[in-house]
Amino acid sequence: MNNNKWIDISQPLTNSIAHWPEDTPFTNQLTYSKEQTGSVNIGQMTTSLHIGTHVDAPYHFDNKGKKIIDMDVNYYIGRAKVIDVSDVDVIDGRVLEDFSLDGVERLLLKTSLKSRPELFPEKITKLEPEIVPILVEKGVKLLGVNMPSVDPIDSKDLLCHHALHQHGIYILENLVLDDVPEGDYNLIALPLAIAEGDGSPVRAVIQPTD
Ligand SMILES: Nc1ccccc1C(=O)C[C@H](N)C(=O)O
Ligand SMILES: [Zn+2]
Ligand SMILES: [Zn+2]
Repeated sequence: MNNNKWIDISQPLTNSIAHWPEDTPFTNQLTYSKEQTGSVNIGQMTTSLHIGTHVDAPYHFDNKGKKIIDMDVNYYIGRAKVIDVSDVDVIDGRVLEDFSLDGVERLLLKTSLKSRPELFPEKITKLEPEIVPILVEKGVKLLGVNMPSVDPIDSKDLLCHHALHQHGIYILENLVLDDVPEGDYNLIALPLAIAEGDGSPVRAVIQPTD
């Protein structure tokens, strides 16, 4: 570790944060005020587990898949590389050729989507499932994106989710990378220990390494 400061790359969970169409919105409110309890304010929240910056458990798209509590926390902590792919609408094997990804364990893709946490995007950059075997070959074990999904918004077959899962690559979505330059970082993006969770919001932070 060095003296570089950690940077928050998470969407703030406000009552106006966007949620997946038809899914449960996020709300946080005070249930009991300090005046009522005589000692403390106590909040409550309701939310989809796929809110803001979050990780997917395989159970999200595979009935037999692991739930959040069974995910290996080591995947969510460690060296990560941010690459800028904001100049393309489709990320295929060709696009990845321009970057040196040897030995990259966690890859964070900075696509052209600007972070607007209160707006659910209509269209996002397409990831081609063909990139998954390339990531596997490089040694990637976590893929992070600054979009709500690693598949097209209207996708039902979720080809990238399934391909990543088949190869044991963990998924991190809705990162805020607008002000993050390409480069090498340490990453911490831990899910809550939600026993039966199919996903979990995370507080994602990175620290430049040099
Ligand atoms: N919450 C949803 C509601 C309806 C349909 C999809 C979703 C998703 O969460 C899919 C997305 N690929 C995700 O993993 O976050
Ligand atoms: Zn999700
Ligand atoms: Zn997902």
